[in-house]
Amino acid sequence: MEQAVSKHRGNVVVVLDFGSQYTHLITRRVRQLGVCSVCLPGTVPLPTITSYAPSLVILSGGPHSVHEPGSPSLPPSFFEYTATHQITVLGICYGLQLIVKVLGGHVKPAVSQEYGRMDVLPLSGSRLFGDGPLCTRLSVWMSHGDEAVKLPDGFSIACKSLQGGIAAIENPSLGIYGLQFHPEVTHTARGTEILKQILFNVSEITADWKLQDVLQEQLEIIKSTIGPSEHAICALSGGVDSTVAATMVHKAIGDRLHCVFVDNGLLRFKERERVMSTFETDLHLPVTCVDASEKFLGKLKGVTDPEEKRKIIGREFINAFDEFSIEVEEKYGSRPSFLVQGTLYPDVIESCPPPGTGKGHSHTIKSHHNVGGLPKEMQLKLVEPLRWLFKDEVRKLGELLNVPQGFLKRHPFPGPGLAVRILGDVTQGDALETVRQVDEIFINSLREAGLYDSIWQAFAVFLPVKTVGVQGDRRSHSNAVALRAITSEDGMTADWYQFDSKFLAEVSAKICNSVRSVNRIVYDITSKPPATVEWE
Ligand SMILES: Nc1ncnc2c1ncn2[C@@H]1O[C@H](COP(=O)(O)OP(=O)(O)OP(=O)(O)O)[C@@H](O)[C@H]1O
Repeated sequence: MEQAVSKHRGNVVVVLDFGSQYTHLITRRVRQLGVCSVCLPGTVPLPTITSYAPSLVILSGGPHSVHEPGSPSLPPSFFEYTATHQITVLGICYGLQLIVKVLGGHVKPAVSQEYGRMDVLPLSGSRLFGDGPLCTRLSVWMSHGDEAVKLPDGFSIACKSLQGGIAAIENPSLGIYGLQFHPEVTHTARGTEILKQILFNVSEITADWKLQDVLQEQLEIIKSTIGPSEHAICALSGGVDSTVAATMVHKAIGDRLHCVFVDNGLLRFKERERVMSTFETDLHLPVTCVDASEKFLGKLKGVTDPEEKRKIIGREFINAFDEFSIEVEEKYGSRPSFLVQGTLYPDVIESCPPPGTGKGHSHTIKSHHNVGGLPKEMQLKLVEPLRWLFKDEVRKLGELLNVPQGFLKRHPFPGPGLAVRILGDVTQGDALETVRQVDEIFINSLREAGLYDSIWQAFAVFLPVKTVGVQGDRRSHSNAVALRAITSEDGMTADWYQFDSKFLAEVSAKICNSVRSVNRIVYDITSKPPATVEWE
């Protein structure tokens, strides 16, 4: 899939990741401004960078100090390459400090660490900020412990903090720039304008990254990868990613794509009927529904450990996919050789940790993505047409493919399903039925209140605790359930949603009045981090 980007004939911005928690945001922001951008671990060799023929290389921030022994640096001859090919370089925080150190300036630990919102003043006449609207006092987000104290030859200060520290540097004749703050985070008031200035004025890049072109490129790649006669299978979850991936592959190879939807007994209220009808009626996708609920629930009986639950579910999914693949072989006389997956860019980034994190570059997708790892003995080659895209881009691609809006806006739902929303044994009492009913009431209430689309994900969690209450004038000893609703830009971080209390009171009353097994509702007010989105 690397072809997808190297095939992009327009401008490419390479972001070298030195471990900042904001690196993926830089890539997203650049794409939102209509320019193709890829994120690579900061220590990749020079040929990897040059293979993308970038117009601009951004060096991200990071938790290290350039003085630390072994701190990540740039590949040899990096600046010779950028100078020869007239490629602009922008360093952000650690990136700025690397530029200064590598080119012979001096960086030292700051007297006082600058962290949080700060005001900075661009100097007039700089190439970075121009003399227009950005040449004014700016409120920016800083987070650094080191500072540049002596600039390399040929560099000048483009912006100062109010305390007099260096906030931006530049060497326009070499095309090298540095910001000591983060333009990619929303806390930097005019961050997008600063990025626009760097892309379109300083680097003179044109905005030529259009999802319509990405779609065409991907369709060609899928066709040539799968070839004229091979078959592919795709496991559909009813979620946005696998659906958009399957729709694309179906467009490319038609009915040589065979999709399977597994009812694992852990689906939401009427999920199977709803999802199957959308696949068939709206998307015209060839999907086989496999009912494996008894197998899944049988294996999960009595299991309380979350990891163990996930492993069992992963194994059962693989068995189901395996059986499906054999069925396809029997029917079409040829074993499918490709597996279509809805892997997204954040999954790819997360599985290639930046240097210095102590984790190796695994280059494998986090195991949750394919619900428990790939069935090795199936020896399927992967087709991942969304591997370069963020969720918002996948939704837009879905629109181009006429996937119904209602489907594209569905909240994400975890592969292990309700198993991670029932704490402890999934088969305990009427836990599954309870959580289904509560979830349905909660989600319908969100839709009625017009809140569904402003929330990233909302759901109910079954808590294995009985609490004392009064229902229908009688003392009750029933279950507590938790409700969770979060907002997020891309699922990597999240905030809990602040409902007004009237809404919460009404939902709570509706649930306790109609679900007999529940007499207490609690609302989860934790963000991610420290919590995760799901409870298990
Ligand atoms: N019930 C299911 N039947 C068949 N395949 C499934 C099912 N649930 C999950 N999968 C497969 O496992 C993958 C990972 O599931 P998960 O829900 O964690 O992924 P996701 O990244 O949210 O993707 P999606 O938006 O497609 O659900 C899915 O993309 C799909 O291929």
